This record gives sequence, structure tokens and C-alpha cells, in this order.
Amino acid sequence: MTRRILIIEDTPTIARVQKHIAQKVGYEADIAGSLAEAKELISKHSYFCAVVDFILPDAPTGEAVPCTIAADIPTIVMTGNLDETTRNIVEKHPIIDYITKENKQAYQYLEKQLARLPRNEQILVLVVDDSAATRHHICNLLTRHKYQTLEAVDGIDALKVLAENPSIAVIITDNEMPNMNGDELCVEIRRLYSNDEKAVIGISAYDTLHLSTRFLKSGADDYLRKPFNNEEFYCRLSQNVDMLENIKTIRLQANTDYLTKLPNRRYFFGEANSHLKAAKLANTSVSLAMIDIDHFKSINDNYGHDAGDEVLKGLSQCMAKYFEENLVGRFGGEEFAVYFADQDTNESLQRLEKFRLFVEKHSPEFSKDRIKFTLSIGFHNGPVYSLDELIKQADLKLYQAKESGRNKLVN
Ligand SMILES: Nc1nc2c(ncn2[C@@H]2O[C@H](COP(=O)(O)OP(=O)(O)OP(=O)(O)O)[C@@H](O)[C@H]2O)c(=O)[nH]1
Repeated sequence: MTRRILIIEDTPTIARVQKHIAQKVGYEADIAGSLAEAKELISKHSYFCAVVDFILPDAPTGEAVPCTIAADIPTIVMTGNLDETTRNIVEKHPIIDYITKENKQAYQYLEKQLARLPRNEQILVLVVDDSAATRHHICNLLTRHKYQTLEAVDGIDALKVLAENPSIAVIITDNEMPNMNGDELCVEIRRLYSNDEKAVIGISAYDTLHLSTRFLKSGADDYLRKPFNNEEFYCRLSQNVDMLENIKTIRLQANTDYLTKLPNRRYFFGEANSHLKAAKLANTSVSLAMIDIDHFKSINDNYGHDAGDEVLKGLSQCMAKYFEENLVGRFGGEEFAVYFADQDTNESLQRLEKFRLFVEKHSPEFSKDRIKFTLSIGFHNGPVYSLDELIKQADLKLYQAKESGRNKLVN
């Protein structure tokens, strides 16, 4: 979904730079050179957010800011300079942020904010406080930046909400609460979830008992003292969210095959092994298929290594769709594996055979050179609870498929 942004700016060069930045991070951008033009655009379109110049020819003292706010458009204010009067006017309005147009960093910061806002829509934040007024205030700050919010009245309630909503990424908690206070909640959260999964920010009005250190030692990632400044709140929150996202990206990269974007051998082994443990306890049989492209070396030899890569990528995309309910992995080269957790054996075999026939017919569509190729598949099902043994058995069947003419499934 493309999001629309309104840029209200009377200096054409600055407006063009802002438009370029917005487009770079995925927005469709409209420029208004005056408040009158902005009003007209607002009457015609719905905007995800706006970047508003504080001084405009027909709005010399920030009149464009209440205009976008009144239209419910999350607003970032850009100002030439931020003297005391301007700051007071700007801070009166529930804006997302204000940026001074001083230097290059200001535009880098704008880009970061514009890229952050759509991502915030996917982030669920739990606000824990026994005061309804404080919960309401913090949730308002969060929704202004497009975060999703949930509320809990104390530590016990927070643990219940967390169990019911596994996608909660950040917990903002007060300390002084009945039943279970903030640092006790932190300890409990860290017993259940790691810092890589969920960030905790502690908030308290009292700092007499070195509460900040107590919060941090109990497992919180950050601490804010009430009453806090909105800017500091947003900065700390986005730093913690950035950290969670960076960890997620690193983990994804570590588990993904660089060329095909399929799970790599490492990830496949981790996932399949944990399922095998459960299968062993339940005494159920397990199934695995090894899939290998026939005569792949000759594809590289005849069409070049890049064409070979294209074939691998095309096949992987197709495999990910075909076996989306199963665990798929690239083991290396032109060898892939599919682990069938809790699936009827006949159903798995039928799916594999259908896939083999599909590739035989449609493989030319995977590459520019319309390279036709086939697959050999080895399948094993049985009460085998060591992954190495399961792979060995499926590999033996794969060898038989190759030896008996290729382009077939052996089980
Ligand atoms: N393009 C490309 N080639 C790769 C990659 N990884 C391995 N290969 C090549 O894959 C080929 C595998 O060849 P072989 O193991 O002889 O197998 P094959 O030609 O498919 O023959 P059969 O399996 O017996 O049908 C080798 O030429 C490798 O260099 C890769 O990431 N990209």
C-alpha cells in the first residue's frame, strides 16, 4: 500500500528535497506551496502524514500546523530556526516532531522519521499503569506516532495480556502499582521472554531508591522518570524499537540462504530437530524429502553461472509457495530438503509428485533463457528421530532416483 504524504513548503528546492526523501522511503508525495494550496489538497485526499514548514507566505506564524492537526494528519514541523516563541507555538500542538532545517543531518533525521512511521503501525506496545489518566496519556503519545497499543492495570494483568498477545514488542511500565509492581513485573517478563524478543521501559515518579538501577537490574532496557519530556520519551522508545528490529534482521540474515532467501541448513536443522524431539515423545513417524536438480552442472556449463543462479532462485520461490505449510531449506548447491511435520504420508508424497511434474512442465518460466530442467526426489517416512539418520535415508532414495534415470520420486 502506498502512503500519501503532504509537504507544505514554499521554497521549491527544499520541497523537492523533501519529496525525494519521502519517495525514497515509499511515499507518494504532494507539494503545497502555501496554506491555501494545502487546504485544497487536504479537501481532496487523505494523508498518512505531513511535513509542514512553520513560516509560509499566507501563514507567517505557524498557522499551517493547527490546520493539518485539525485534519487528523500526523505532522512533522520543519522550521528555519527554533527561537523560544516558535518552540512554544510548536509545542502547544500534538505534533510528531519538529526539525530545524539547519544542516544535512536534519534531512537524514526526516528520512529516518518518515521511514519509521509506517513500521510503527506493526508494533504493539503494552502500557502498564494503575492510573487510567497516565495510561491514556501514554497511549495518546504512542498512537500519535502510529504505534498499536494495549493496556494493563498492574503487573498481574500485564502478564495475562502478554500471554494473550504474543506479538507485543515493547512494554512500558510504571513501578508503583498494586498486586505486582514494575520491577517485579520486569523480573517475570525476563523469566519468560528475552531482551531480543521484547523491550521493557520502566517509568516512575520516584527516584529515591535508585529505582532506575533496580529497573535495569531487573531486566528493563530503559528507564524514564515522570514527568518526562515527550521528545525524550519518543527518542528512547524508537531506540529500543530500532534495537529489536536490528536483532530481528540479524537473526533473519543468519537463518536465510543468501542466494535463494530460503531458510538455510542451520535454521532447517534447528527447527527440524525441535520437531523431532516432540515427535519422539509422541512416538509418531516423521517424513523428509531430499530434492536435487538433475544435471545442474550442465546448466552452469551451457548457460553460465548467473543463469544457474537464476534457476536456483526461481525453483526456490516456487518451492516456498508449494510447500508453505512445511519446513523447506536449501542445503547447498542444487540440493534442497522438505521436512513434513504432522502431515499424512500419502498427502506428502502426492504433493511432492505434483511439484516434480510442475517443475518438469514449467521450469522454462523460471529463467530468461527458458532453461528446462527436472528434479529427482528421495523421500523417507518412519520412526527415525535423528535428523542425520533421516537425511541419510532420504539421500539413499535420492541416489536410487538418480541411478534409475532421474526425474522421479523414490520412497
Ligand atoms: N550457479 C550455481 N551453481 C552452483 C551453486 N552451488 C553449486 N553449484 C554447482 O552445482 C553443480 C552440481 O553439480 P553435480 O554435483 O555434479 O550435480 P549435477 O550436475 O546436478 O548432476 P546430478 O545431481 O547427478 O544430476 C556444480 O557444478 C556446482 O559448481 C550456486 O550457488 N550457483
